[in-house]
Formats: sequence, C-alpha cells, structure tokens
Amino acid sequence: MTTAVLGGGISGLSAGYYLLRRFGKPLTIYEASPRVGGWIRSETHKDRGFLFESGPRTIRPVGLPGANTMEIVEQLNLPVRAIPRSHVAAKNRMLYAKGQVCMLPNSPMGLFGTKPPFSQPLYKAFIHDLLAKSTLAKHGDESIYSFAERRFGKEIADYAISPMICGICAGDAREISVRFLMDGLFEKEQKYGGVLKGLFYARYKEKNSTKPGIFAQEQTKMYLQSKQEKWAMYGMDGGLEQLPRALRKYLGENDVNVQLSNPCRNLTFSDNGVRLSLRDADLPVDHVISSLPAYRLAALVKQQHPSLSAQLLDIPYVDVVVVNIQFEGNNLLKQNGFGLLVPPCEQLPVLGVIFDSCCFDMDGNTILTVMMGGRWFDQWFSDQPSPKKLLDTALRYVRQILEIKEDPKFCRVHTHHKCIPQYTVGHKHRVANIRKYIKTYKLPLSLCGAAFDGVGINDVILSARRQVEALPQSFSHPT
Ligand SMILES: C=Cc1c2[nH]c(c1C)Cc1[nH]c(c(CCC(=O)O)c1C)Cc1[nH]c(c(C)c1CCC(=O)O)Cc1[nH]c(c(C)c1C=C)C2
Repeated sequence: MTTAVLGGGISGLSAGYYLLRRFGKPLTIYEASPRVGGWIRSETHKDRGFLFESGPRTIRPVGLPGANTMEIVEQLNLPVRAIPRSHVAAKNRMLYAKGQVCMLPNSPMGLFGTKPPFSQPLYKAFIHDLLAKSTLAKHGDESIYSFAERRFGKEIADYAISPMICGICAGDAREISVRFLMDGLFEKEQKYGGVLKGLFYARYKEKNSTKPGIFAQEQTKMYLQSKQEKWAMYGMDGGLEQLPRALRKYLGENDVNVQLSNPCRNLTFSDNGVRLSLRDADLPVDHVISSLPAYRLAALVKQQHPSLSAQLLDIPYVDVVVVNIQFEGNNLLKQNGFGLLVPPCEQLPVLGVIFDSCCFDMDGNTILTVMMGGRWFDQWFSDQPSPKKLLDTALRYVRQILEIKEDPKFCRVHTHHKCIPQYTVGHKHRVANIRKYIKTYKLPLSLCGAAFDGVGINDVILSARRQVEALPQSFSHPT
C-alpha cells in the first residue's frame, strides 16, 4: 500500500508521524510551499535576544489532546519553556473595552465585585442561568453568542464570550457554533434545562459511574511533570516552529519523503486508488490523507466530485493581520499579563494584543503582537493597505491602549489570508456530511487539519492520529 499526505503543516507532519508509526513506509508528504510548519513560523533574533511568532506561540497541556501532543514533544526531545498557572501570563488576562484596559477576574472572589466593563457582579450570570427558561435549539445547534446571551445575559455574551472567540478563531461569536467550544455545556442545557443544573446532575452521575482509564500518553514523563508543576501552557526554546522542524527531521531520518514546493493540483479517484497530479508527474497511490485547508482540497476534487467540493467550500475562512513589534526596554509598566482582547462590540480593527515578553524572557525587550482583521478584515482592510499602513494602524492602537510613547526598534507585518477556518452554526453536521460522502463513494481519502475537528495545535495533532488509527490494519505498508 502506498500513502500520500497532502500538506506539510503541523497536521500533515503529524499524520506522517502516525502513519510511519503504525504502518511504516513508503510514505510521502507533499507540501506546496518551500517550508514545513504552515502557519507556525518563528523568527528568531538571537543576537538581540528576542523572537517573533507570526502564528501560535504556546500549547496548552490539558486533557487527552494536550497529553497526546506532549507524547510527540517528548519523543522529539524538544526543550520546552513552561508557564505555570501561578505566572502573571497565566493569571492576568485583559480586555480593552469602554476606553480602558480592564483586568478579567482570575479567582472565584472576583465574581463578587463589580468591575468594568461589567455593570454588575459576575455571579449574577449564574443566577440568570438558573432562572432562564431553556429553549430547544433548532437542528441541535445555535450560535455561541445566542447561547451565552440566553443562559448568562448580554454582557457576558459581549464582553466574555465574543472576545474569547476572537482570541481563538478571530471570528464573530454571532456566527460561530456553540458546539465549537461549549458542546458539553450546550448538551447539558438541552438535556437538563440549564447549564448549572446540567453540571450539577452530571457531577452526581459521574460520582456513580466508573471513570475512563488512563491513556498511555497520559503517563509520559512530560505530562506527569506538567501536572505536578501545574503548567498552564508551554512554548519552545527557539519558538514553536521547532516542533514542525523537528518532526520533519525525524520523518526524514526515518526515510519518509517530505517534498517541498510540490503542490498537488488534482486528485483523480478510481477503483484502484487515487492519482495525484504533482509538479512534474502524475502519481498513483492507494490512499491520501489531506491536511489541506478545506477550500484547497475543494479545488482538487472539484472535477470528479463537485458536490463534495461545494460542501468543502461551505467552510469559511478569515484573514488575520499579525504585527510583531519590538521596543527596547520595558514599556509595559502599567500592565503585565498574557495580553488583552478587544470585544467586537468596540468596533475597532484590533482583535487583541499579546504581551509576548510577559510570557517568555526576551532579554529586556518589550515584544508585542497585534492581531487585526479576522471576521472584520474586509470592513477595515478591503482596500488592501500596504504593510506600512497596517503597521501604522497597529502602532496607533498600541499607543492609545497601552500608552507606550517610545518608537519601536523593529517590526514585522504579516497578512495571513484565509488562515483560520470558522466553525459556523451547523459545522458539525457539515463535517459529518463530508465524511459520509467520502464513505458512501468509498474514496480512499482521510481528512485532518484545522478545517474539521478543532483549530488548535493539540486538536489537529489528535485529529491526524485519529484518522490514521481509523485506517484498517490490512493497510500495512511493506517496509
Ligand atoms: C494567527 C492568529 C491566531 C488566532 N488564534 C489562533 C491563531 C494561530 C489559534 C488559537 N489561539 C488560541 C487557541 C485556543 C486553544 C489553544 O490551543 O490554546 C487557538 C486554537 C488561544 C490563543 N489566543 C491568542 C494566543 C496567543 C493564544 C494561545 C495559543 C497561541 O499561541 O495561539 C491570541 C490571539 N489569537 C488570535 C487573536 C485574534 C488573538 C488576540 C490576541 C487569533
């Protein structure tokens, strides 16, 4: 059996890793660009002691998805930088709302005072949930905004849930499915008539049922250490790009062929497998695992399977502008923490600012990352502004919000087109239909990547693993 993986981002490389581990070789990964890593990109300035990340910078060590990633990180022997839960970057999260920087509560006591931008103590949101009637959602889904508003009130939807959705997928909570982040809470509300009621009943039931066993990856040294030392998140020496780079090296050392600058342009399915149209040749393989963005895969299957292509195109993506800024010395005198988010109701082009130098040591520099656009990219940047204009916009808001008067020493502007998929209402159903189509037509195609089963690093790695584990054992390659 021959297998090809499409895409050399973290998801495609992980698929390669799990395929190698389960079935051996031959195995080739085709990547369109001249590098691996996808949106994960770290720009190191070792001489000046800082680094810029234009994509994700940290990984959360929680749950099975977190433990699964750590199994790979441990095997690759990557040096990590842990941030414990007691660190300011883990505790202090802020909003910029109503013209001021507002610290979000970080302890149960914080639920009882009234702090801006909220007009009443947060515990009242729980009373709202206890008193609010439950509505059965049409087609088993609704937007996360409407769910939060129904259960906890409009302020929570505007100032807690909406900015959180921005910080995860740069999206509009009024469009994003409640099942994207609050699947469990939503199910509980639908079943028991309220979130708190549901949590209470579930806890009672759990006490009377047996707990699931420990997964092998939850026993890795790193996972146990993260539990013991109460890690909130971790990064990597040299930046997060070390992870895809090390994966590529590992795969190369084990004779997996990682071909760069070799995009697949078409997939032709037949009874014998699938033919890949590549840079210089057409190549028959038995099975393809695609980690490509949904819109890219849509183009590859359009000729033979227009309906599958159309379903894939129904998964929308947003553009995000990422501006990395270096100031010399400590310029964040007033605020310290992970960063701040700007609720969409503030109607600003800025989605949030990450205080990178509060998370990791940057040798005395202040390093900030400003995120802009997202679901509102067209509203603010449809005139395709130059990098200089984008930088000016980012700096204007940094000055206004953080009251920084210094001029930056070094900056970088990235516009990531179609970088984050949006799990809009009905996403789960859409993905189920896409997979059903593939099954019905017996296409030798598996799907992983951010478009389907979660947008985080942990999610895409676990999704790659599950797709490989779902292949039949008879699939074994002759090594
Ligand atoms: C390019 C912009 C990105 C935005 N979100 C993501 C990217 C790559 C992906 C992402 N970010 C977070 C999650 C949640 C789950 C997790 O794995 O931690 C996901 C899937 C949380 C998060 N949000 C921001 C940061 C720095 C993190 C920690 C993880 C990471 O390093 O990405 C800040 C942030 N991200 C985005 C915006 C608009 C924003 C605002 C400050 C979009």
